[in-house]
Amino acid sequence: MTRLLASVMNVEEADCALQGGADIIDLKNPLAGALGALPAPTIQSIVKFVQQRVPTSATVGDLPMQPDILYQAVQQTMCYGVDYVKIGFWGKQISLDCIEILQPLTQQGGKLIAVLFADQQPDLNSLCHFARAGFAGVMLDTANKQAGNLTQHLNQQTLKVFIQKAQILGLINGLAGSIGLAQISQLMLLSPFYLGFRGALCVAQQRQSVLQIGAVKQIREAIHNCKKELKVA
Ligand SMILES: O=C[C@H](O)COP(=O)(O)O
Repeated sequence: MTRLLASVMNVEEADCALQGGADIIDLKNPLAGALGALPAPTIQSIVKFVQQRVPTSATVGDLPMQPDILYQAVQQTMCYGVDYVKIGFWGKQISLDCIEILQPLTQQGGKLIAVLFADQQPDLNSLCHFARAGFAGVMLDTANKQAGNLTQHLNQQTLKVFIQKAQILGLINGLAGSIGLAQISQLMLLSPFYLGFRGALCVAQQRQSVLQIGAVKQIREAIHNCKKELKVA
């Protein structure tokens, strides 16, 4: 069952996302980059508003691949009460030091999601390292939001390998990166755990503008229709 993850930047947008039928509320500041972090009080107020009706996740920001900086940011974000913390692993070669330093946090119960970037051709052999360090999941997104969507950077076969590897390793898996209605049927064939959206849910499809209930409903309906079709087939 593929879920709809909606990235929101405040309580009003979280309300719209829930009304529109989002399954996961992702807390992110699109004005501050691909994985821009929201201020602590905003995260806390959204978590309080959602009241565990659906799972929440939050991004730690577009941080450099420096183990100590990542550790601090993840530890801090875990304290805000979100269910999952999303961390960007930038570049083609994934830093083992950055994965390993986070292992104590997964052992303390932190549910971490590693975000790899499709437009940076990440090494998919790294997935086993995330699993070994106790990460809860992995997802693909795009770093440069001006340079095309997920499917323009990685072909269907590569996306399939990503999802299958994650599933074999027992990792939650997600696909995102400027995707919208046009990509849903193709991506649903891969049965990801979730599809993630921001731009497609906003006014004029601009991820830095305001999220709209109608757009969330449309995306949700498209995912549900695909589920039905796949069942029939
Ligand atoms: O986690 C999902 C992202 O927020 C997707 O953002 P986007 O659809 O604007 O690329």
